[in-house]
Amino acid sequence: MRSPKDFFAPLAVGAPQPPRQIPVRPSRMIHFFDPGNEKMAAKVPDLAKKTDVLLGNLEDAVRADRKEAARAGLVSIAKATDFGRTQLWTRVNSLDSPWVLDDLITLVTEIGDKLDVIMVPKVEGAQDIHYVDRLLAQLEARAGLTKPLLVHAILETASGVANVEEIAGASPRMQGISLGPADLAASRRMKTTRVGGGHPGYLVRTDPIGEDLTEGRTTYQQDLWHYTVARMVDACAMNGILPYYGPFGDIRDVVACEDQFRNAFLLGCVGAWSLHPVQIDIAKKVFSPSPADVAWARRVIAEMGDGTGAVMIDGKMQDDASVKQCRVVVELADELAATDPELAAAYDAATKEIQS
Ligand SMILES: CC(C)(COP(=O)(O)OP(=O)(O)OC[C@H]1O[C@@H](n2cnc3c(N)ncnc32)[C@H](O)[C@@H]1OP(=O)(O)O)[C@@H](O)C(=O)NCCC(=O)NCCSC(=O)C[C@](C)(O)C(=O)O
Ligand SMILES: [Mg+2]
Repeated sequence: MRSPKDFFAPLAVGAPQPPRQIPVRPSRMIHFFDPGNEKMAAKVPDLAKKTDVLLGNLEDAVRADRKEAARAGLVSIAKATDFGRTQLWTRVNSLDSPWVLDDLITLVTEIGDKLDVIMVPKVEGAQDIHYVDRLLAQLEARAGLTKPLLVHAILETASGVANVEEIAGASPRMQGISLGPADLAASRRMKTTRVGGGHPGYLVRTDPIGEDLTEGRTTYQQDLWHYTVARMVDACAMNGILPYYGPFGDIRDVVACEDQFRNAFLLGCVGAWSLHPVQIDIAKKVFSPSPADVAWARRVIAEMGDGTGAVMIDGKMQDDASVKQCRVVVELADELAATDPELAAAYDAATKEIQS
């Protein structure tokens, strides 16, 4: 581990100063596209107008014989596109693959000034982040970059979950962590065959009513990802970085996708991945606090004055801790409203209504 005094020092001569704070920018959906797929690439300029983050994916879901095409595609898309306020991220190939070194060298030197975040898959421990950290510093220096690239880890190995706290704090570049449920399930030898979401077999059942063990016993499906998401959220929060739910593979099931995203939102995640255009609006809706919640939170903050003591509002006790929760909701709402006039208007209308 680096000495605390050296933690924020650049890891290569000429590399930019690593960040002390992760910039707060909307990232409700990280929209994946394959930059080597012409149809998807053609949609990027339009998608840039409606997504918080666009991610050019080079890893899984890109065929082995299309890796170079995806990398080259991302370079030309990044150079040709005006992304406006939308962030451009990439997911490079895994550190044990034959492609990752060229991914990093090419992307940082060619389009390092356009990229915000590099997502690193299958991170096992802090050592993987340290490797990428030093390499990025060397490449940033070579490219003459003035803004440091940030790093995002995917939590998709049993070892990664066991080491999630040290991964989250491994470098000042760490921007966030996403759940990778498919690889994680395989790594853990779980017996599921899905990409995220629930499973009808993972359930609890009410007690039997009499001798009959089959009649009248309701079952409740449980969330396979609760433990991992909660642990990831804590690891991120304690290190000042951002947690994300990952992919929901059943594109057709927009209802369960919304549920899974909302569970993650309520537990503390700031966004999720969208794999198909249909999932963009789901993430936007779920990861923006509802106008009613924002109005309520603003009211609690106003009535709590200096934020100490206890008051009763509509039969509910509010105190120092509940006002802190309300501030979390209002801060997020204000950040999102600053770039989304429609959302700002909805929040103000709900606030006026609750006041009248
Ligand atoms: C699911 C697929 C195959 C369905 O693709 P499709 O073409 O069959 O779907 P469609 O409904 O027919 O598509 C309609 C139109 O939308 C386009 N389109 C479709 N998707 C996109 C997109 N994402 N971005 C931009 N455009 C898109 C598509 O090209 C088509 O264009 P057209 O109208 O001109 O013909 C396709 O959506 C896709 O490939 N999505 C991305 C998949 C991906 O990135 N997977 C990797 C992330 S998940 C993962 O890695 C796991 C993890 C974390 O590692 C771990 O848990 O371990
Ligand atoms: Mg994966």
